[in-house]
Amino acid sequence: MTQPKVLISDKMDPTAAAIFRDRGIHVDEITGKTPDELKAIIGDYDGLAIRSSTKVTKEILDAAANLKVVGRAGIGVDNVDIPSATARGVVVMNTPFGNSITTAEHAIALMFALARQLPEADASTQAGKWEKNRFMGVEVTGKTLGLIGAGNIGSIVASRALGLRMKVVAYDPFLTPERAIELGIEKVELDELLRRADFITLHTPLTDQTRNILSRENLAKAKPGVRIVNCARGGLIDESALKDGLESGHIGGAALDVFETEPAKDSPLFGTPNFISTPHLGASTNEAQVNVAIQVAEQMSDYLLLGGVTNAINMPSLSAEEAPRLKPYMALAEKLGSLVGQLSHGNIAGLSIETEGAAAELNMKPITGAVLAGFMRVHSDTVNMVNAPFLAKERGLDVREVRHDREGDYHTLLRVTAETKTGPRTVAGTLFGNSAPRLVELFGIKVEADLVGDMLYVVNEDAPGFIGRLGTALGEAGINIGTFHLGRVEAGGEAVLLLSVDEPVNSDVIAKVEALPGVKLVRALKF
Ligand SMILES: NC(=O)c1ccc[n+]([C@@H]2O[C@H](COP(=O)([O-])OP(=O)(O)OC[C@H]3O[C@@H](n4cnc5c(N)ncnc54)[C@H](O)[C@@H]3O)[C@@H](O)[C@H]2O)c1
Ligand SMILES: O=C(O)[C@H](O)COP(=O)(O)O
Repeated sequence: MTQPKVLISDKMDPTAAAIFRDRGIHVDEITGKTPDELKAIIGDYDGLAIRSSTKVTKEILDAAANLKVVGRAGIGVDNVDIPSATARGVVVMNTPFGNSITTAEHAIALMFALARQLPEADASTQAGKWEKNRFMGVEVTGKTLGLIGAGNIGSIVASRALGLRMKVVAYDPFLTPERAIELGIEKVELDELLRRADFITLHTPLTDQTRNILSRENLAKAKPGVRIVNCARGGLIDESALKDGLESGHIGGAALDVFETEPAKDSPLFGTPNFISTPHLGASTNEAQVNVAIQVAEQMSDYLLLGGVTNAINMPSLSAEEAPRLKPYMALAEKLGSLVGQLSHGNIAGLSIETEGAAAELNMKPITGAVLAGFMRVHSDTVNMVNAPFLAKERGLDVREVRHDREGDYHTLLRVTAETKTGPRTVAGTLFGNSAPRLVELFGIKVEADLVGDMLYVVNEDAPGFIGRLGTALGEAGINIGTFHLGRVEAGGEAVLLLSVDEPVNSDVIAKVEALPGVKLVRALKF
């Protein structure tokens, strides 16, 4: 295996680079590049480690010929074009918990800053004004905090706010009543939250549903004097309506850590009364940065070196411990998927993937991903385990997974059945010595073959002399046979031959074999 290369393109705690080096990965730290500069160098790298500054656009991904993984040292992945990454087979992972406490603490800090006008009081005092009567604050004790979004960060904010003796109400369509009880908060609809909350804090991702959630209309519904904190994402609040609300006094204060356009260097909000801002500092503590740096470097190294997948946005998880055990199964799965794909002429409406014996105890998602990758790679070189399930869905392929507790003839078995217009067609394989993939069933006929390199698949009428004629035809074409596998249902019936050959079989040779008496079908295969 060649040494993988990772680029760290945003400012990151040095622990990340140290971990990559310790694990034998070459790492370059090149920050502050323009998109064109990044495009020019990204082709060299297998991994890209980022925070929120680097924009991983389709253009960058298109230039990233070797890229296998993008690791976000943080939570939000809105700076990564996930559909394009998935289409290119690039895993995108984040570190969903490493900076949550720190960000929740920043939200609480901003809430207090608003309640006591700390930035203005500080500026005035340091200007020698001593304006004791100007800065009249509010207590937070007994006030109602409205959380929009009660996920990881929202629930930490809730626990801190409850500790401050606030009442917490939350609007989050995915918050279950049980979880709300567990958190000690009240689940409400957005209108009720707006009506009741003295402070509002936002903790949702930016999606089509959350964009502009605090719109002009919703801000108008808020309780007069409400104070608003946003440490989640710019775009959740209508910034121009917020400015109008602050100027009219309907909104008592607003603290933004995040802006619609970042870096926000000339926001119209600057200078508005009771407005406080920080430059996207939510995750900026030593503790959080060390946490996310360690997590992202370990996760990316696990993927590049062992195939382990943790916290991926576009792929199911596969622990670094499971990965070595699953590796031979994934090789078998890919070969079976490829065999079905090469022999199916694209007429397949669905695939059923079954595991039996030891295989039935394994995490099936990566096995399914590998079957689909093998199946679809026949039509596209860029398919891999990451994008295969998405492409299968896009093509309307019906994929079923079945686990059988029973053990059959083999201690472990993987079976792939293609639903074709003429009925189901099944191939099955096992692992010899728990590591070597072997085909053991081909469309109802028992065979035993290693699917490797160039192969020739022949269906013929079982009759004396056929094998000799086939050998002669291949010999005359200068094709050496490596291995020879034969199977049949009954003597004199239909037989299949699977040959490994030392060089690819071209269409002229295929035509010659097709012309041999008793031959029904010939296909050149490649594994
Ligand atoms: N300022 C910073 O530096 C900083 C740091 C860390 C995270 N963040 C951002 O904070 C946000 C929240 O992070 P998290 O870790 O809590 O995420 P999370 O996924 O754990 O929680 C998000 C919550 O939002 C809820 N939600 C989704 N759609 C909603 C909708 N339409 N209305 C109401 N609620 C909805 C979800 O159900 C979920 O509970 C993310 O956008 C993240 O990028 C910012
Ligand atoms: O989503 C996140 O994790 C935060 O926005 C932090 O972003 P940062 O890593 O650029 O500070």
